[in-house]
Amino acid sequence: MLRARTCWRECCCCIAKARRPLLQHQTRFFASLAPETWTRPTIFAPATGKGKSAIAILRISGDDALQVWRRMTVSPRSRKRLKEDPPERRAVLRKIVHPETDEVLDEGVVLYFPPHSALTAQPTLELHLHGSSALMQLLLKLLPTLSPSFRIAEPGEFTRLAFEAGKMDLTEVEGIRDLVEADTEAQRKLAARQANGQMRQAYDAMRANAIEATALIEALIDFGEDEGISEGVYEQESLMKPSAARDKVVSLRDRIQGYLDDGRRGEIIRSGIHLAIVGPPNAGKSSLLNWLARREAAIVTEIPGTTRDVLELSLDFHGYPIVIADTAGLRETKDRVETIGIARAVERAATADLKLCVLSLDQLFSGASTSRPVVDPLTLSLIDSHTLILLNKTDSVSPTPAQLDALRSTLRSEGKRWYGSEAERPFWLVSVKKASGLQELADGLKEQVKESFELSDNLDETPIVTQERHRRHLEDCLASLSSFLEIPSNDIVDAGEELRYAIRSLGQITGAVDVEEVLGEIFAGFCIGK
Ligand SMILES: Nc1nc2c(ncn2[C@@H]2O[C@H](COP(=O)(O)OP(=O)(O)OP(=O)(O)O)[C@@H](O)[C@H]2O)c(=O)[nH]1
Ligand SMILES: [K+]
Ligand SMILES: [Mg+2]
Repeated sequence: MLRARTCWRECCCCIAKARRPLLQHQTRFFASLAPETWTRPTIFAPATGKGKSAIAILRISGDDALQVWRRMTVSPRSRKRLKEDPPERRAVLRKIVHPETDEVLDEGVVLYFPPHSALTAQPTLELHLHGSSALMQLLLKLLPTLSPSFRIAEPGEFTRLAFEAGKMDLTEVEGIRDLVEADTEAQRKLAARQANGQMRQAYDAMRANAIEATALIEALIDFGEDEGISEGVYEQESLMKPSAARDKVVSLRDRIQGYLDDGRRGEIIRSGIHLAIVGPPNAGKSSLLNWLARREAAIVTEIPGTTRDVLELSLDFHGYPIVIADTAGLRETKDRVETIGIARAVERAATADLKLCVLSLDQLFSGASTSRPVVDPLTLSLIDSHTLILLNKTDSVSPTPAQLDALRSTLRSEGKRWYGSEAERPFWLVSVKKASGLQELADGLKEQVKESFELSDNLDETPIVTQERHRRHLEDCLASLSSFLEIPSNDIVDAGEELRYAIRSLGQITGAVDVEEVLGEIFAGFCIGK
């Protein structure tokens, strides 16, 4: 019971009180090793895109940043170089000059951020110039002539400095990267919420809960170590504390379980909603893809088995990122190439978030008895509650209500449920060729997408798991919390150990504890200058 305790207290409790003291401590430690020989680089990079533009911004951050101000800028009227530092966080108009020849290169706005207000926590200068690529190239060549400490920034290095200075946590860093990458409104909304710290707050709160539970257990270990305490008091304490800790852990476990059971909404919006068009050959799948894409993206012919490979394209569908895949028609075949295509179609359907199953009316009701529709078993096997069923070619066959009822009962007798199967109109009747019924289909699809992926304005309901990385750490945390709950309440040391793992997993999401191995991966996703 009274096993020696490792010194984890400094780690988790301190971090709960102040953000990132460990990292700051490490930074101070390394800085103290050899301050006179250890010079930090002054990094620079264009903060705006390549090519011609109205304005281009060059960002410089590091201890030598002010050299640029002193040696490459002059007052627009007097043409004098100034000895004193630029005003803090105020735009000043300056002429930008060549450091050796004094040639005027441009006129622009200079902004200076001292370390305490710079995101990088280092002196930072921004030059807002005319957007000429020749000018930018020249400046990128001139800066390293000012001092050997100057070097071009690596991708994401400015943001990495902000993270290391404790001005952002990892979820915010990832949010900013996703915001830059966002193509649609849903992606923008999700990324913005992450970038502005909403997820950090949620994870910090969870971590604080776990730390509170640990403190209750921890107090008990301290209590046990204190030899002056009488038996009776200890018994009483040991009964109360573990149950309070248990309650906290149970509620935290349920909360995390709730986040994990979100249908992967956050991750799907981030990577795109995958929609697969499936069905038998010649049903009109490729024709439908072309209609959705508003261009002739796929080959359409009257030959069954035209599409072989999976053909994929991305669309902004009412603000949602959708990746549509047209697939090979499903049927029994001896053709080797087609067989591979069909296997790919089935595979794609299995991983799709939504499916559009296209059936052709002339194939469905072509049998001798028109009341018994024929759906091939492979197509049937792919129909599930995330599938919209389209009956195509209403221009050549118009089904009777009895035929539609027969189709519905055939599918139901196979135990099938599909999107809208309980509704009054379980099928979308369309003619892709004549573009009829397609608007209704698009509305139905929009409804289904909204139902599954809409981001609520209620912050509590917003998906919090936006990345596989977060999911992994949450699952680890959940496993530790569950182990904690299985440990008998008198085994306080082991119980404390499990909570320590849980705290660590949560800390890895925000970067409060060692994350060196994921940093490279995260920052490599940035562009240079960010
Ligand atoms: N009458 C009629 N013909 C259509 C309609 N939609 C598609 N077709 C025709 O049906 C044939 C097959 O269309 P595709 O789009 O190639 O069908 P698919 O499902 O992609 O076929 P595979 O790639 O072979 O699996 C073509 O001749 C189309 O012009 C429709 O609404 N009405
Ligand atoms: K075809
Ligand atoms: Mg096709």
